[in-house]
Amino acid sequence: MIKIQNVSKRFGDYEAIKSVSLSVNHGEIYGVIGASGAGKSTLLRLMNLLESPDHGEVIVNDDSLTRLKGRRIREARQSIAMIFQQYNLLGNKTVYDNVGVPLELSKVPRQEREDRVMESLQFVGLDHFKDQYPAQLSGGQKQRVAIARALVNQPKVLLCDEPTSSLDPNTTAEILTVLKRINENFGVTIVIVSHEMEVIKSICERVTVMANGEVYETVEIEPAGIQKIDRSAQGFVERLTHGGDHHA
Ligand SMILES: Nc1ncnc2c1ncn2[C@@H]1O[C@H](COP(=O)(O)OP(=O)(O)OP(=O)(O)O)[C@@H](O)[C@H]1O
Repeated sequence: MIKIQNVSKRFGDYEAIKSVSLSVNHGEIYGVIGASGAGKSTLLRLMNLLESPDHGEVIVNDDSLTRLKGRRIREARQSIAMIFQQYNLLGNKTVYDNVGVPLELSKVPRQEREDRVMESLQFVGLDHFKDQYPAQLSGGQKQRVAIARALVNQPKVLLCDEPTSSLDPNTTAEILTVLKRINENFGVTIVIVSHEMEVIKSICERVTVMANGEVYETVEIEPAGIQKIDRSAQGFVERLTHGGDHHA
């Protein structure tokens, strides 16, 4: 469960997030969509305090991240994993070592580390690539390694920042299938930021449309609800995406 309550964030004079409130249910796959500069990534980064808010409260899994301090905040943040558009793998480490990084940081003993890394790699179907380096992999494979790394600490929440935006449609579908399996098999709550309505529609239960640092609307995506999105939100999103309604 994630609760964002009246959260604001400024970068200098620019107000990137303007008193935003939203709530993601436990076990939900939730989308955030909007044009470039709408504040989607900033909102996502506020959910694990990669950005700290100027005002408001961020609650994840019943912990108020904005109130916790020291060790307690580090523990709370360990249950929140993140993946990125550009994968953020370490080029000088093998696939195996990349996936093991979070376990090394949290000082998990070697044998347990080995088991968990291999389990994670098997889950994304890349155990036989364990000795390769990121440069030897395709974009989809790199994202699957990043997903294995995100899973290795058994997170409750997975934040995805444009996870398929550098991938072709087939690879996009593969990655979305992996995310769906993570949600179904482990009950992980997933938040996906994307500018692609097709991605959001294919996997999310609800979507928040952001515009100019604010929530424009939040709608449900169910078989019967897709029409509602088509009428109310998608036109708006397309206008934003193609109309350059950006603050700059
Ligand atoms: N660290 C930062 N310093 C200064 N300005 C920032 C910083 N991070 C984001 N911004 C600005 O805040 C606004 C929102 O950025 P954000 O990345 O959240 O938007 P977005 O909707 O994710 O867009 P995109 O899809 O282009 O990434 C943008 O105008 C951006 O330039």
